[in-house]
Amino acid sequence: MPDEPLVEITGATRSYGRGANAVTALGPLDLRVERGEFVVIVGPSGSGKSTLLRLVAGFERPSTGTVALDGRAPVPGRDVGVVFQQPRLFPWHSVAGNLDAALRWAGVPRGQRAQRRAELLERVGLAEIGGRRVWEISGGQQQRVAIARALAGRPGLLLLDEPFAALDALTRERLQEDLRSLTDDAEQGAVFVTHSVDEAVFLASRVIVLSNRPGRVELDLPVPLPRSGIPADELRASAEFARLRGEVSTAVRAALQPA
Ligand SMILES: Nc1ncnc2c1ncn2[C@@H]1O[C@H](COP(=O)(O)OP(=O)(O)OP(=O)(O)O)[C@@H](O)[C@H]1O
Repeated sequence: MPDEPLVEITGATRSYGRGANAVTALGPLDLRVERGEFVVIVGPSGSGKSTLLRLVAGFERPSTGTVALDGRAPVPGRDVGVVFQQPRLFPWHSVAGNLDAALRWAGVPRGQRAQRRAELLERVGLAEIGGRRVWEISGGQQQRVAIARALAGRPGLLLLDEPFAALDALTRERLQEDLRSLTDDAEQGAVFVTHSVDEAVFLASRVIVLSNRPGRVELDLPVPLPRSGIPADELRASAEFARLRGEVSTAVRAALQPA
């Protein structure tokens, strides 16, 4: 259905444990993500950000409420591309070998894999190093491979859980810039989790701030910054960027208050 939202979360909660040990990690939460949106989730530690991504990926089911992807329950491992904080690559494969494995898993016919692999390497800026082993490349390059792997099946939705948190500041900014242009696709959506307010404002078309556990929507803020035609440094230094950063920071501080 073309009018169906990409992601539709309705009254969803997620609890863990039983009886006196039960913990409600998330919700109740209502959230829609449309095609072409880049939604960044920010919130205190333990507010359920990773739980939310696991629900959308279909790795877990909500305890109450519903989570739908294109109008139906997500199928784990098939419907979305996922990038974690650690790249989680196959260490015994080359860069290209890791992408081949992903293309195979995505069901791409053997005869098309070499071309698709070359396209993916080009898109993430690794065309020169496809033959290298995973341990021969930097952490930032490994994360680029992880992003290419997530894109292998041409998913309608990318989920990224603090993918740049372990990188140095310069590499992190560079990857943010590349991810921003990589995901400028009107048909694809992305949900990205971070603790960094700057990263959130830079990447997002919309920022969601979650409250302290159990996470609920504290702020839902559109980010109307231009996505092209302005150098990244200028964008980060702009008054509008500072205004948005201030608004998100205020909500994050409010979210730290006990529920
Ligand atoms: N499998 C599980 N079993 C029990 N409790 C869990 C489980 N997964 C998450 N939790 C609890 O749910 C809450 C939310 O966890 P989650 O990892 O989603 O938060 P987060 O916002 O991603 O945290 P952080 O920013 O620290 O990564 C936490 O209190 C956590 O301990």
